[in-house]
Amino acid sequence: MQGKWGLADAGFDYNMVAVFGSQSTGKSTLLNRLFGTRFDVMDETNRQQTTRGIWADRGTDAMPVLILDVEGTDGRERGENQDFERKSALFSLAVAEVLIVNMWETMVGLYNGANMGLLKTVMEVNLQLFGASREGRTLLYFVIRDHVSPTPLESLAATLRKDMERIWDGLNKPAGLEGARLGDFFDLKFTSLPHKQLQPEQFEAAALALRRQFTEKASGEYVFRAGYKRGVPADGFPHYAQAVWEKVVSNKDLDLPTQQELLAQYRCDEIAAAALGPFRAAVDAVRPRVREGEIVGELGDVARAARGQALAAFDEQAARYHAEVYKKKRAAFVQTLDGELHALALNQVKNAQTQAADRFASESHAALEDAAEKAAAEGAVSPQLSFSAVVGGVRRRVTEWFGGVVAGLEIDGAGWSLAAEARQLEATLNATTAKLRVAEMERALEQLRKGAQDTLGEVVADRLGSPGADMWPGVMAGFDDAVQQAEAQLQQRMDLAEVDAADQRLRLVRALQRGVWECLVELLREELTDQMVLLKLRAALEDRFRYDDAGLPRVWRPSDDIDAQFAQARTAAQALLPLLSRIETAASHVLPADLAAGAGPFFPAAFSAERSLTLISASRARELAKRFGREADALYLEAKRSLVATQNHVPAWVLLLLVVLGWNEAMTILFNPLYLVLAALFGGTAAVLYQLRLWGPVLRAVNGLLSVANDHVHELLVEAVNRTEPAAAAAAAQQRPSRRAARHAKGSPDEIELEPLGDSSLSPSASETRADADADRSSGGSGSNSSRSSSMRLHGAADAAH
Ligand SMILES: Nc1nc2c(ncn2[C@@H]2O[C@H](COP(=O)(O)OP(=O)(O)OP(=O)(O)O)[C@@H](O)[C@H]2O)c(=O)[nH]1
Repeated sequence: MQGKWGLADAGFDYNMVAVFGSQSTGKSTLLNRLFGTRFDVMDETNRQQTTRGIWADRGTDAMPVLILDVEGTDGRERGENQDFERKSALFSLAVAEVLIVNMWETMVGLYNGANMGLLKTVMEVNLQLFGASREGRTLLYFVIRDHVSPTPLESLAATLRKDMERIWDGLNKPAGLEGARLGDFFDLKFTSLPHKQLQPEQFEAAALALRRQFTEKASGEYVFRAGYKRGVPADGFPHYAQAVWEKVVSNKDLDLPTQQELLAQYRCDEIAAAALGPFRAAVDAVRPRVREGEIVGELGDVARAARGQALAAFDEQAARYHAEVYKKKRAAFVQTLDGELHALALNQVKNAQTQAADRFASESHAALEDAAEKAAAEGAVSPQLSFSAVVGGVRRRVTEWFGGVVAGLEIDGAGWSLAAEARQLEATLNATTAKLRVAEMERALEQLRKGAQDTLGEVVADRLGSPGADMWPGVMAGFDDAVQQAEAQLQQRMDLAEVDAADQRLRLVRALQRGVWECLVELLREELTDQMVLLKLRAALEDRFRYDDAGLPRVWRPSDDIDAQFAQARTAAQALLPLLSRIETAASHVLPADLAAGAGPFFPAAFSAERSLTLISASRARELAKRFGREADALYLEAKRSLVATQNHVPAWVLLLLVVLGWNEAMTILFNPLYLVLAALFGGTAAVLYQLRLWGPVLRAVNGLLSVANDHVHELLVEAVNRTEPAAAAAAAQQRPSRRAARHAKGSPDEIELEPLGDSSLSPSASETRADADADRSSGGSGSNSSRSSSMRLHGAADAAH
């Protein structure tokens, strides 16, 4: 730019022209005519490519134009390789303001001949690479050479314009440029030159006229318009050109294959498709089983055999074609095969994973249950085998089995591995182990809680059986013992289950403590139902009121102060109610000192001490006190009544009156030997019976005799009554026919005789009533009448039975 052409300081005041066209179509010749350049021109006697690559020169006569003479397309020397012509054309299109599209007149209307296919490719890639960032448009200047036919230029131009529009419409436009039109990126201009050899003068004149379009700015035909400028200053052009070239050569869309490559691609695809058939048939035979979740043992063998056969079939035929293409196609084929096999293997591995995880969970659970049962049978608190020994054994078995399944699916040379799935199983088993450990610890907690419940049950029953001042300290001592014992056992169980995390251990200990506490509260509440509380209060009252200090039952005497004794006993019993109403935890060493003030670490934050400690609410306590008061009053009244009963004896004056009034009768008995003997006999017998305490049996025997006699008399009376009844029944039967006759004569249903039902002796009467109903119907009686008479009959029968 600096040394040869002196354009480095031209700034934006320079232009770029490039040429595009088939080889040996006189491009260099034209450029030399237009710009005075000295590009090599083909020697007429040796028809071969003259321009290789891209050459650049500056126009003579101080023309600030840089011209690129580009190697012709469709050259014999390049053969099938169209790589360079695409890249050079794209480069020209990208950097030039004016691209001279050079072609023979005979090429107009041809597709390949006029390089339309190449133009299409180049325009498409140009649009993708530079379309969005394009600064200026490009003038496509079609120069039609050897225009010797009578076809006017306009007609040739119209054909070319149509072709260009069609090419543009068929382009794959990038996103955002779908609606772009040809005119947005290109201007089209057409000219033609006469035949250089046949019409040399006209040719030179036309060339000169064309030259003026590139040199005379004042001319209306001047081609370098401002809209075509790329906006690249002259000194920066080498960098710009280099950047564009790099972008062009790195673009894969231009790397189109040769015929050989195309053939190889086509055949390799065909061969691959043919080899894929038997492969798929073999694989499809086992696929449904795998999909259904079965672990197909022979899957690995089937996959390996099918893959090997498919590859051998492919290699045998495809290896004969273009080596590069074959290599690529083989890699793609292997990928297809392995992709399908991988999916199937993955499916099987997933199935195995699920089965392994399930087996691990169920077998571990069963093994842990067995260990716990064995320990329980042996009377041990915790199992002999540690958690990890039990679970680890199962895990080893399951992992080995899974490893076997995975190993069976490995295929040499396949580009995939199942290591990730093996790791996934590890993660699943770890999670299951953690769950089992939690379940194991929950089981341990439940077991220890139950143990504590048994211990506490005895303590509570014992201590609350005799409520008193030492009741709560006793209960708390029992609670402390239970907690400490359970805690020690829990530590042991945690060691066996390998619960190592300190916070987890602490959480379990807290859960146990809370469990034992809840157990205690539950037992206390069970022990303090309304009935139980009343029983305890009553027992306390009776202990003091009915029994003396020595524990002997009291017999109240008139001299005793029942009221004072009762008041004292009742007060003492009532004092138990507040004591029983609330748990006193002060004596406990395990619980926080002041539980009511705050739960401390022993209980969760949401723990309500007030609710947990209160066993009998204030309202319930009031109700119980009322009920107890009523029961106590009954006891008091009973005591009072017993005192009245002991005070009731026969007054002396009554005895005196008896002696005075009965004196004569007593003398009579004393002085009459018969009466005396009888009196002595009865008196003696009564005395003996009294002495022998036989009054009770004697009275029962007398009662028994009386009842037997009563039954017997009743039977006799019933028999007598039954004997008199048949005579009355016969008399009634005699009267019945005459009455029935009378009724028929009157035709009135109101006079029906009502007979008893439910006895075999009554059946004749029933048949008679049926006969009567028939008679009613035959005599023309209405249906309603007959039904009324039947219902009345039944009613009468019921009455009679009654
Ligand atoms: N018939 C005819 N022949 C021409 C014309 N212009 C040039 N030629 C001849 O065509 C031959 C090729 O000319 P070049 O200018 O070397 O063609 P080119 O397109 O630059 O060739 P490459 O650079 O090899 O692609 C030469 O022998 C020219 O004399 C023309 O307008 N008509």
